[in-house]
Amino acid sequence: MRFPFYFQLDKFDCGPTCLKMVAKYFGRSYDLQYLRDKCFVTRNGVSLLGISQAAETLGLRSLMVKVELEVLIKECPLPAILHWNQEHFIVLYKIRRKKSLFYGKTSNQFIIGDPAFGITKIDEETFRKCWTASSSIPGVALLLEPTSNFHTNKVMREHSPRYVFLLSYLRPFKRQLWTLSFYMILSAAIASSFPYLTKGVVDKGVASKSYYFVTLFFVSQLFLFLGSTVVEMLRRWLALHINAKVSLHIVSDFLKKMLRLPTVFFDSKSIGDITQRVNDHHRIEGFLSNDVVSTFFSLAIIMVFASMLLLYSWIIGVIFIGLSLLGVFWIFLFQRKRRKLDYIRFAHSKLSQEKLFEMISGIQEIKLYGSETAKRWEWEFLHLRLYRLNISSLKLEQFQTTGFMFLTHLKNIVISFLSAVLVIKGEMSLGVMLSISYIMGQTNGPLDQMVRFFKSAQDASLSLDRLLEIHQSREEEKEADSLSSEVDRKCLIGNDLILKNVSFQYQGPRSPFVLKNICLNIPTGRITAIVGASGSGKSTLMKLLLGSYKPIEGNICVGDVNLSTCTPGNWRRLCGTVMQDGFIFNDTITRNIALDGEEVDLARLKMAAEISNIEEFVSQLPLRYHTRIGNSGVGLSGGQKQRILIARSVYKDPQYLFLDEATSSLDANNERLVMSNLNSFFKGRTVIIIAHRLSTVMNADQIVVLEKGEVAEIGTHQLLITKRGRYYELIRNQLELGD
Ligand SMILES: Nc1ncnc2c1ncn2[C@@H]1O[C@H](COP(=O)(O)OP(=O)(O)OP(=O)(O)O)[C@@H](O)[C@H]1O
Repeated sequence: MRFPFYFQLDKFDCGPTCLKMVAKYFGRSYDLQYLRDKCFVTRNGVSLLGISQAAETLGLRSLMVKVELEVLIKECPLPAILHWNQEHFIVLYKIRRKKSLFYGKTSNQFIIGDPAFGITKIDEETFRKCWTASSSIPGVALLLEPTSNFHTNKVMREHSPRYVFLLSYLRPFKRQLWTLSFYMILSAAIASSFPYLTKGVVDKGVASKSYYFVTLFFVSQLFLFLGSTVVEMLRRWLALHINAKVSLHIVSDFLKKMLRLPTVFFDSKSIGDITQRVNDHHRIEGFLSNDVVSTFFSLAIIMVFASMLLLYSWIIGVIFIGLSLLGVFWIFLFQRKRRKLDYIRFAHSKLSQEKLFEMISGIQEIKLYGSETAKRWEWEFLHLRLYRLNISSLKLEQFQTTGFMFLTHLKNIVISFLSAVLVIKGEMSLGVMLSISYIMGQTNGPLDQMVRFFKSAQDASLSLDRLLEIHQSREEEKEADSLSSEVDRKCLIGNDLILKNVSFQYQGPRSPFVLKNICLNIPTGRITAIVGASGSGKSTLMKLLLGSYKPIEGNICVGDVNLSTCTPGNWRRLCGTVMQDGFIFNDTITRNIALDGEEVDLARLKMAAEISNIEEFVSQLPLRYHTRIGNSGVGLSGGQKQRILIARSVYKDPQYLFLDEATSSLDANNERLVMSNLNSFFKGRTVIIIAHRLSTVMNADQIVVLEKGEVAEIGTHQLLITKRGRYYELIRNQLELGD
């Protein structure tokens, strides 16, 4: 029996991919993105509970059990999803009893579908090791059985086949493709005339010793050759042009799409997952440059030559077709194994890239804690595995190629021998024999091209799946209704921000609520400070207000307009932000402040620099505002970085200003100065400040105290101090009020 199998597209995709396999096993195909949404995949992966809930929505009865291996073997229905190596999920399809040939002993063999490796058979000992941490501890399994709803539920269709997606990119090149097809037919016609000419030279020219014929044949061959060279050159040039354009369109569409995806999408992806998608383009480019059109051309040439061989001698034709098909079959015989190895290799190179990235960005900590050797070993260990995988891949490739070459040579030898025999028997002319050997010489290239094409198509298929996933993800902007930006702007300016029973959780229905039932009025043109202990949900609240996440329950409104009905881009255009993890780009100071990409407004830049008090340190830099900062530029202190971020938000001249610990790294003098400048800038704007320092929040018009995701207190500094509640507790040390 064949067990359905799918590779996981990303590091955290094993759960939904297992569910996809089980659903397919029971006869239904589901789109992976749909299952991902149902399972609530996050950056920490997915829980068995999440998979169980998703399975129930598909109409599968699910039962989570913790059982010993013996119970699993005897009593549990299969397939089941198992928790594997304490960090992964796999599908257990079947358990077979196997008798050992030598000792007559019986043992169990487990057939599993591991979304990171493929369908594998493993022995009991390995199974036990991976499933249960030790023999005394039971393993965790999710048992799944279809209910009557499973077959009647509306199926979320799998997305359109990946190659349809590529074809959509070829559509704009219709005219060029027709020209290309014309060149192809012309090339094929010229190519097929050469064997006839060869036959003619020998049978008509040489046999009748006619100089006239021989010259005529050779002159026409020369002209045909020139013609075919020109056509071939044009064909290749056109194909190159189409390929380059298509690759460019795919890459630019990918980046365009990725920048439009909501923050939640990136929450469930690691850096490696994203960079892998960029690498995927190289594979698709490879596939395209292996030239889809050339492959059709090769196929056409092979078919024309095969028909000619059949016409010359049916037996030679049959041998040619038979051995060529055998060669292609030989290549296909190893494709599954090749695909598996390739997938694992690709996943490992992603891991090694991730590790390297981590090592470079964490170099300071590595040095400070002396973990250079440990970190190097981790990376070397990964590389060693990658090296082994590369060797296995190369071995397989060699085996594949050698077998194919053997069959090609065998075909040439057998056909040459047969045609020689037919000539001796007088059943074939010498001209036909030479014509056949010309054909044999000409078909090797196209056959090789086709094989290369199949291989790169296989490499590209998984990459295309991953790319399709991005292309089919819901965009942030499209989620909103079609309010025009002008209407948006009018409605959003000069109104209070109102939170009505807002609740939020990051990781699906069973995860803890980070914000609970928040009811809050943030008055327009006033300063609202949010304080609370670390982890109380302040930054989360800010991200919700900025539209990076949507509330799970309740609404956030600007006046009468529900924020979820506005285009997020339009809303954010009105907001200036300084986030805790604000990013400094590898660019000049000016370009780091004026991020909008438009011409720099010098008056606004000057104002922003004055308010954020960066003038002094910028004046000491060699190129002043044109000095490059960021990773490859001049290093900045934490305080300087924060001031650049403040300047960025001021330069934007926003209606709403969100500051999350914006001055936490500044020294007391600088903070006082910047806050006093900002206080004048705040006039007429709605400001939301998150801060731990009393000096930053005490002048706010209202202070909101968050505790464990709930609003504990609201009021002014004076009011809350006299109340001696949570706020007082929070800032007691800073006030030095004692008890
Ligand atoms: N992307 C995320 N995915 C899952 N959980 C998250 C995520 N971001 C934050 N959390 C969790 O949400 C809770 C609130 O975090 P948040 O950053 O809002 O707190 P905070 O009050 O701003 O803390 P701090 O003062 O330390 O910045 C924390 O328990 C945190 O672990």
